[in-house]
Amino acid sequence: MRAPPPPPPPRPARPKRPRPARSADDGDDDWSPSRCVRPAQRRSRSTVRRGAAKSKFQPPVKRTATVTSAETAPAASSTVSGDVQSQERRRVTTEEAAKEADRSPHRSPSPPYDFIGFTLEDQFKARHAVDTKAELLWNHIIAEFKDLGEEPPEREVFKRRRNTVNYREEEDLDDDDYIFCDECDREWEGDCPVHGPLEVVPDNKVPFDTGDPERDIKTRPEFLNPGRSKIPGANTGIWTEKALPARLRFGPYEGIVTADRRQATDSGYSWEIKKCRRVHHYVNAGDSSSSNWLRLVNCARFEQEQNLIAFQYKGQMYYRTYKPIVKGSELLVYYGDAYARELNINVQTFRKAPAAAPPPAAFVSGGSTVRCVHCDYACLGQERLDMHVKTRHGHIGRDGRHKCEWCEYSTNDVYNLSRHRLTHTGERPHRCDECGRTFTLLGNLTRHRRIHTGQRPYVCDVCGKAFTQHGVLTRHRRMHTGEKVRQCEQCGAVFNRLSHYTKHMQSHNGVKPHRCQVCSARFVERRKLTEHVRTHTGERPYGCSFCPARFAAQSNMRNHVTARHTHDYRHRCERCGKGFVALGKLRKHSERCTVTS
Ligand SMILES: C[S@@+](CC[C@H](N)C(=O)[O-])C[C@H]1O[C@@H](n2cnc3c(N)ncnc32)[C@H](O)[C@@H]1O
Repeated sequence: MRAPPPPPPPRPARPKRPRPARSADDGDDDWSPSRCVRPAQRRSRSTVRRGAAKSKFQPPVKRTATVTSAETAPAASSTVSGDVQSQERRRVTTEEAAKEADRSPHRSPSPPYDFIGFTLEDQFKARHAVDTKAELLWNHIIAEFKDLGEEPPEREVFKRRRNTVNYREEEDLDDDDYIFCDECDREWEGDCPVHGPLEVVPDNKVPFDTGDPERDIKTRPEFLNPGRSKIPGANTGIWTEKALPARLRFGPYEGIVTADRRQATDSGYSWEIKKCRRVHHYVNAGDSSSSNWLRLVNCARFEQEQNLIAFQYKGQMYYRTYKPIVKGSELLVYYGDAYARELNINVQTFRKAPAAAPPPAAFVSGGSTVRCVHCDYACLGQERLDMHVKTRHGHIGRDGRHKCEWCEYSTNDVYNLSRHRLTHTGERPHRCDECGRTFTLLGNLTRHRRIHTGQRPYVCDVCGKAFTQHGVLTRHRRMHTGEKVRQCEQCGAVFNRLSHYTKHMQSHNGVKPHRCQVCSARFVERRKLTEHVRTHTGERPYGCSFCPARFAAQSNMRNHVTARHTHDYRHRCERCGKGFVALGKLRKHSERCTVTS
């Protein structure tokens, strides 16, 4: 039995980076690029979510304890005077340090100044941190040379600007001044000096503040597409249509910056941004018009599934590929344990083989409600579910001649493949000229057009009533035959449509699987959610064919047409003949109607 959906999840907690206690030899007390590294065990929690990949390359670790901070240098110097061996050792280490310092300007600056999202203040601080460390090193070198009674080398070898302003030095560097290098298996201050910076994949540029609800999707790089997530119930996800290498950087994650925890938590689309290990603010991507595509990346359910790592750098969240990703994969990141739990992900077994983690092929929920594991479809009865799986997911495991490049779909019919591709691209090429509504399939548009043209090709042979769709006629006929598809055991209500019965049962069970991403309101039916979302977007796709009125819901448009124009009421009072569009209204009227026939 499936538990009811969890309450709106809180923000994806930023994966925690466990910081070991400072040990004697891991301080920031000396500097060269190779020294800005943190030991491998400081790998962030988020990176752990991809397993214990061993580093292929161990970058230079601390070479010597003789290049020290300003505080420790004099002490070191005083203890070695008169000792030739120590002096020799010091000379070597000092030379090494000088070489190291000399080399350092040629390495990637730390952090790189062209890093997207850098503020001028960030750049300023970063330069000063670098300069301070060079200054400390230089002072120490001079002390070492003086100690040996020799002339120190020209300061020019450092080729660095002198530090001219008073500023807070390396203590200023926050946790998010570091970037984890998956190759080195350790963090570096800024870019990895060995493997270089991550390759920045810029978003497609889309202006802010235009209120475009599709802004998020439009910002995606061209090789990424939205599509139904492979994770049941996760709705939209992001898929790559080409193979991606490791070390790509996406982002930053865009959204509304807020310090309001509740607001951030409610949306379910917020990352915490930390400063000094405390939550400083949130980036809330709940509103698609002020966010980018990163908001659509879902949470991996188990380690093998994860292919992106989220990381904070300079106050912004980014996603990076940490391993090659095959084309046709869904991009999946790990949101952090807290959020994962909310999504019913077993954080203990996260690292186990995928077979252990995903749910069974279909499982029974709420008594006789069964759910499809491939999508968020739910219905009553296994028979109906089997039909759904056959029609919607029948391709799974099939070895058709024409294969989808983005998922496991295959078919022998090339037309089916082109139809299927639309589910990845989100393309809806067929547009209604009347109301602008778009459709993936021409057949759906043809059916839809009948709303505007009034064409009703399916006629009931008993009462002559005509319908736009064959399925609707079939259901209508049940009124004449008295056939009831289902009866609710709890309240006795009868239904001539199985889907109505399913929804009715869901309302008894309190199951509201469809949640509004903007305001978190929940709905039993997806259709109701779609209509509700239009209250946010202002969209009114249904136009009356008699007057200029437009509606967010098709049922409202139909009711309007009946009540204002055709007076072709479905329900009429048997006593006074008054017509009603809703049965409930007729019932209420009947209680009061005093007309005697
Ligand atoms: C940041 S959004 C991701 C985009 C979302 N799928 C959409 O269609 O807008 C987070 C939401 O996606 C869904 N989601 C993401 N990962 C999931 C998972 N592993 N299992 C179930 N739902 C998931 C949950 O509804 C979650 O609240």
